[in-house]
Amino acid sequence: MTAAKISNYSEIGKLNTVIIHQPGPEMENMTPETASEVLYDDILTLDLALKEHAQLSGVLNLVADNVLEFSALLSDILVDEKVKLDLIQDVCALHGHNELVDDLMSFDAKDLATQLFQGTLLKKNTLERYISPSRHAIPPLPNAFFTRDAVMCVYDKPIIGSMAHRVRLTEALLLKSIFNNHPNLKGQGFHFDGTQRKSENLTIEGGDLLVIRDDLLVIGYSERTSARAIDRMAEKLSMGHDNLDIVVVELPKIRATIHLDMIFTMLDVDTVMNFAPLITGAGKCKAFHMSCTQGKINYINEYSGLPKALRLFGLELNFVNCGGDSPFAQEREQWTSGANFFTFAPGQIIGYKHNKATLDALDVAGFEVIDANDLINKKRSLPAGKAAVAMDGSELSRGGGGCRCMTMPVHRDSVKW
Ligand SMILES: NC(=O)NCCC[C@H](N)C(=O)O
Repeated sequence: MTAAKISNYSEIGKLNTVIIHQPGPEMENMTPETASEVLYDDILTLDLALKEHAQLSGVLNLVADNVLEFSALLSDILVDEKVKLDLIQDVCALHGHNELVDDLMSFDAKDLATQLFQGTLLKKNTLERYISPSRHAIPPLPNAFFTRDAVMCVYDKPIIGSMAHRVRLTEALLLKSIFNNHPNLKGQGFHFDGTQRKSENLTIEGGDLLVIRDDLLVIGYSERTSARAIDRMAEKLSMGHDNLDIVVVELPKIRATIHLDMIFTMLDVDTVMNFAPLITGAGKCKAFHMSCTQGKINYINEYSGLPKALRLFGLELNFVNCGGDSPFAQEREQWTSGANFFTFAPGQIIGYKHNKATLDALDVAGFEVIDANDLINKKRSLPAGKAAVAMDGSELSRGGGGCRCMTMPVHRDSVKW
């Protein structure tokens, strides 16, 4: 572990520490009818998803020192009886099932971690429970492999997510306890703890928050992240800073664009991936610039789009188009998480192989496209320059996200701009 446990000042600095989660039985704990309740568009096959996810962890293990697994972090902290009791009480209270505290306390740390991911069935021992349509008292967490969303490491501290949908609230509680108690992560405090929110109108998820530089954030105002939450972040994150600029992108509140990182990710100091219709095209999303100082918003200006707003801060960007130049391919590949790249060093990225037109566009932009398996099997090595690692992900993407969504960077090197 490096000295500061949490240090994340960009989207692109060389990755040192990252949190991921290998999906478990929770991924199949749904029927076609209940899939939408847990924010899935369809049911997925765990075996296929696991093979794909192994490529993500294989590549990350080659490029980062510490690839931390969410469930392992959880079982580490659950060894402490007080931490275990507090967390079980919080989870049971959240779901209104305090009667399960003793049952859950009887699990050992590792089994309890598994249980918390896969959900706890409702005991059908009263008429009310017997006739209840729910199968679970504590719902499963099929979205937990999208580790990006329920915690955000911003600069030197995490923000604990204030999740827009009830089915993701448990993830935030688990991650809060990890960041409070795990020896490799604890001690730097929180900017904000979304599990303590006072209003349901204050929601923020990590897919909407991009840390561009130490003085600049880009945040999606979306189905998942509210204007009130962005105001709160402006106050909290600018405390102790003479200048923090926040550019807000107003996203359409539709399934294809739940988070900003589904249409915009940063690939290098001067290059971004984007879904052109909403970022550079005629129907581009409106952007707002919030200038902040020491916990106060100085002023807010409106811009016709994100590129124009970012130019204010000296960012003259090259825009690589998700789906290339064809509007048809752009729409298809954005839906299958084609814009959602994870950058593990400046100009070195990982994304899904099935988005062929996007990979072609990256090739044209100077990225060497490398198959994840070739890298893992040592048939190829990473070039020193720009590289796009392509992994299988057609099953994972049906869960609604891509490589940025599946990674929570905790520590990166600083960037030479
Ligand atoms: N950052 C992201 O875009 N994460 C993907 C989340 C997908 C998940 N099924 C959800 O709807 O929350």
